[in-house]
Amino acid sequence: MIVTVTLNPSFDRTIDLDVPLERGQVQRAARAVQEPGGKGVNVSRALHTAGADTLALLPGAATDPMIVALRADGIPTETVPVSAAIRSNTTITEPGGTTTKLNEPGAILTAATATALLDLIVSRSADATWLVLAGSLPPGLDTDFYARIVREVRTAAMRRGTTAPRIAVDSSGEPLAALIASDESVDLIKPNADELFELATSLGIGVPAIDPESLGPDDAVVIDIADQVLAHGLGGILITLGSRGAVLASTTDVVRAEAPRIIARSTVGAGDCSLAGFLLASERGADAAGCMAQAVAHGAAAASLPGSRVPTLEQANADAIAVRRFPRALAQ
Ligand SMILES: O=P(O)(O)OC[C@@]1(O)O[C@H](CO)[C@@H](O)[C@@H]1O
Repeated sequence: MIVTVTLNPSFDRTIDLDVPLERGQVQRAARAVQEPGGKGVNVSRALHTAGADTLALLPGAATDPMIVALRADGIPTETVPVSAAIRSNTTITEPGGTTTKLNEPGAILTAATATALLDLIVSRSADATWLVLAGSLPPGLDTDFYARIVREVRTAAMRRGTTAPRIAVDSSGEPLAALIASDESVDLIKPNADELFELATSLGIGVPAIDPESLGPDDAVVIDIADQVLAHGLGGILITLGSRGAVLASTTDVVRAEAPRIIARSTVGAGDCSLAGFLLASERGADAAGCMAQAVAHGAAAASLPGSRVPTLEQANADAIAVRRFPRALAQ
C-alpha cells in the first residue's frame, strides 16, 4: 500500500476565464470547479483512480467540505481532527493556457495536532511499501518536521523488526532543504528544474545563472546538478521538465522520458500525477525505464485535463512514451 501524507491540504478552486486576466478589473468567470487537493492527496487520488491500494493521511475535520468531497470520491482517507477549515488555493486559467496559482498559507497546526499526526503516520507506515511526504508545511510546524517523520518511521520499523517503507518526498524550499541537509536519507525526491536548482543552491552547490526552463532538450546541466544533490544520501531524483518530459537520476541509472504532444488544459497537479505514475509502476515491479514511462504518461495525461483532475490508467498510456536508459554505477 502507498501511504501519502499531506500536512497542508487544500480544497483547490479552479476558475476558468474566456478572456485574458486584467488585474484591477471585475471579470466574469466562464466556470469554476472545486476539487480536493494538496500534493499527497493528489497522489492518492491518481493512485486510487488507477486501481492501486493507497491511504491518504491529513489534518482536517470530518465535516470539512474538502474531507467530505474526498470521501465522496471514495479515496481511502484518515484524518487528525482540527478545528480550522482546510485552506482553499485558487488557480486562474486564461485562454492560451496561462495559469496563475494563489496558495494560502493554511491554518496553524498546534503541537498536539502535530504529535497526533506523527503517531498516525508511524502507525499506518507499518503497512506501507512507499510513504509519500508531499507539499508545504503549514504554519506551526518546524521546518525539520519531514526529517522527524522519517526518523520516527524508521525507528518504529526497527523496533518492530520489519522493513521500513521506501520514502518519496515532493516538497520544495525550506522543508525539503532541511530534510536533505539532515542525517535522514530518502529514496526519491521529485523536484521540477526550478526546485532542483533552489535545493542545490541551499546545499552550497553552484548552479548556472540561467532560468532552468530555458535549458532546452540538453539535460546535461540538470543531470550534473542532480548528481551532486544525490551525494547527500538520496536514492534517486525524478526531475519533471514540463513539456520536455522528465529525467530520473539515480545511483544506478539515468533515464530520460519524452513527453507526448498534448494540448495542455491545466498543469495543476500534473507533477503529483507523475509521481503517482512512477510509484504505481514501481509497485507493479517495473524497472526504472518502466517507472519513468508511467510517470510521464500520467503527468502528460493530467496536464491535458481541466483543473486538477487525475487521469485513468487508459488515459495515461505508458506504451506511447519514448524512454532512453543509460545504466551507470555512481559512487556514493
Ligand atoms: O502549497 P503547497 O503545499 O506547496 O502546494 C499545494 C498545491 O498547489 O499543490 C497541488 C498541486 O501540486 C495542489 O493541489 C495544491 O493547491
